[in-house]
Amino acid sequence: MTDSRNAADRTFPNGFLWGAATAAHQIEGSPMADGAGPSIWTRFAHTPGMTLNGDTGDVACDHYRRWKEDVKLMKELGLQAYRFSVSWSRILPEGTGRVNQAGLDFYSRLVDELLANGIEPLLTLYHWDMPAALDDRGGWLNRDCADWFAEYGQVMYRALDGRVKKWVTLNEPWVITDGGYLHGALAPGHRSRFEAPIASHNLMRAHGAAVQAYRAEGKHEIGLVVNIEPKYAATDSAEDAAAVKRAHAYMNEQYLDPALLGTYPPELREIFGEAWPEWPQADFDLIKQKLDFIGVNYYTRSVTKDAVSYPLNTGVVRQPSGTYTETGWEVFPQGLTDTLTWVKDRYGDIPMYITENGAAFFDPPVAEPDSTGQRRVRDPLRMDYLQKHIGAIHDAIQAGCDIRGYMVWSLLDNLEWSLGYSKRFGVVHVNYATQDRTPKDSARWYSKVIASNGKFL
Ligand SMILES: OC[C@@H]1[C@@H](O)[C@H](O)[C@@H](O)c2[nH]c(CCc3ccccc3)c[n+]21
Repeated sequence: MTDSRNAADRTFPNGFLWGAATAAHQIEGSPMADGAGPSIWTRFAHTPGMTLNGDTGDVACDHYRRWKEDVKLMKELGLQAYRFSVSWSRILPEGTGRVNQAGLDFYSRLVDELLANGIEPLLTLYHWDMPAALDDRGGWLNRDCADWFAEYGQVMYRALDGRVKKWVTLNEPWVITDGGYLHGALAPGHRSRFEAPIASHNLMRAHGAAVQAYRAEGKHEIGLVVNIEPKYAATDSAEDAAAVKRAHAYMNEQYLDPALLGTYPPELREIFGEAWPEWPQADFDLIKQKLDFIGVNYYTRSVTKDAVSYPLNTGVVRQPSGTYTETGWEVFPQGLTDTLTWVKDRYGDIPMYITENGAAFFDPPVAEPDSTGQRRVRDPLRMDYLQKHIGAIHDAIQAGCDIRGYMVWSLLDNLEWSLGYSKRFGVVHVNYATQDRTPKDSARWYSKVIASNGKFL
């Protein structure tokens, strides 16, 4: 575990924010409690064949009921911050109009408990669980979604701004679009190269509208969270270089360019052809709003080659000497340093948080007691992954990137969307049969990293 570099060099800037991240549908359970309306994930997971083993978010980690115990656990681990998402359909069961006060009260209580325990909340407005009632009206394909989302944001800003000082509009518009509208692996499960660009563009319009609404109400910070996966050419051929440009434009530039530059990369028209609409300048004016930070979710890289594939005509080359996680992602910490310096070089010196980073490795379904009688989960591969990636962030800071914090994905083992409960990303183990929580070795190690502001690395 020791790193070749001097441990003293690994101290992070004063005030660096160490935390953990989750998302509503993945941990809360009780999706319809206290007047909540169904979301597209309630609907999708209950559609036969859509998730592994038919797993749903009906119980998940039962966080909706165990939230106080979970905040106590965060405190014991020494977390300074906690990134979570709000389930839109708890707040507005029909998506717009009537507010469900009981839903708002749940998040208000959670925020107060976090603050009482010295933990800063980072609130994500949208982490994939659109109210089903809005999907029935076209969802992200309906241009009215910008107004719907701004209305929801305004309800939350008025209720929580001041107690919540770091807001996120969307979590990963790329995944929402690629998974939900192009390949269909995620809710709402559409498969259309014509719908994907429309959903993607409307998501960014909604982001812009929600930021505009925040500027009218809010007094603190708001940003956008994107997943960035750096692309490396498999060979030095011109074909692979072109494939890298397509893949990079599609996954990485497609969201930060409109948000920060007010334009789309030209490769998107090449990729989507007739399916790529012409957008009015007014849309770009709405999308491009001043942001206080960018959240970067980083997990892996992809070594990319020219190939026949839909719609990118690219392929990913597995690395024979690589280490891979349970989700088939190569462990490549250098890719995080490269990602952070790329953001700085392309978009300027915008503050960044690593809003997600972590790995699924096999953990047993039950945490067994060790010789001391305490339940224990040994997860050396996850510890190694985290240590190397936190080190990679330090390298980016040394290279001049303004990185403000790190949220490990995830606090708890949880519902990995279509993969159900088969992948465990938590630094805290969840026994789904008993709902017992057991900090894994990685959590104990992370606590020391936080207490030493990185020096323990
Ligand atoms: O897959 C682990 C986590 C999810 O549990 C989070 O909800 C989501 O924000 C998130 N994003 C990514 C990286 C982007 C990605 C997601 C799904 C599939 C492939 C890539 C990994 N994760």
